[in-house]
Amino acid sequence: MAQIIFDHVTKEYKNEVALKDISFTVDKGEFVFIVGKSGAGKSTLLNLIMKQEDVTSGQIIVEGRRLDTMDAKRVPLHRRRLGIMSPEVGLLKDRSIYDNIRLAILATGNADVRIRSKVIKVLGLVGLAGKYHAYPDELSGGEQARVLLSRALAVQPEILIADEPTANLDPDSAWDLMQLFDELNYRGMTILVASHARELVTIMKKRCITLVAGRLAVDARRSIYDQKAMDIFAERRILEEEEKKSEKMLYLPDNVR
Ligand SMILES: Nc1ncnc2c1ncn2[C@@H]1O[C@H](COP(=O)(O)OP(=O)(O)OP(=O)(O)O)[C@@H](O)[C@H]1O
Repeated sequence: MAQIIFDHVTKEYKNEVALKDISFTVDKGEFVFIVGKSGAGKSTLLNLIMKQEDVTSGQIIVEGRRLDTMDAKRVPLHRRRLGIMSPEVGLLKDRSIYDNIRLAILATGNADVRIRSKVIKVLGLVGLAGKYHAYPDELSGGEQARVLLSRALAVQPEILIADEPTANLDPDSAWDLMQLFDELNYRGMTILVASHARELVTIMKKRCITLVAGRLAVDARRSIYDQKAMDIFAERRILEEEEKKSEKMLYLPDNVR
């Protein structure tokens, strides 16, 4: 059974349709890029999975649990099963790296006495075990990104969700991070990454779900960042809209046209 199911999902804000009639499934152990231009709906899609937002219509099921009918009390538990790397949840600057990760583990309700070895272990996964005493500002951008990944991994997630994780990283650090994602995926973790890092997505050759103005334009396996497909889909949509408008005009009385 699919681990994530989107079934005709639409998300509207007041004056904005952020996602329109999106359907796809993700199996356990898949690596999926969500790509698209700025405003295409990538973050909205990830926020819906994290239940930081609710769908307007349609249904999302994560690991067999329907999110629309999920009891509010269960939402924290749902989020704890996800490893989340989001620009909105940065590192605490006045806390050491060790504390940043320890607090993430404690927030899950895990008061294990071996917490120190756990922190060192997850930092080790991203090659930063030696930096646990450092503060965020003492690390490079690439190292900070790896700490964010390590914090996401601290909850031992089934699914890792990363929203633009390579934004603001130099090419080498971005590539290192992608390699870490690939390694985690190789070990069986499901990975969802929203990105407009065109070259990286193309090199990785993973499944790409391409959004254009909130619509699912392409869903292709072993894909490149397909700018051409995006443009074709966008043009087609504009033509469709124009056709619809002119069809409406045909039925309007002359004095209203
Ligand atoms: N809280 C909100 N209230 C109103 N509109 C919103 C909200 N969040 C997103 N939107 C709108 O929904 C659309 C999709 O936004 P979203 O942030 O999902 O795009 P994105 O593809 O992640 O963009 P970016 O790459 O710039 O982060 C945009 O038009 C945006 O303005």
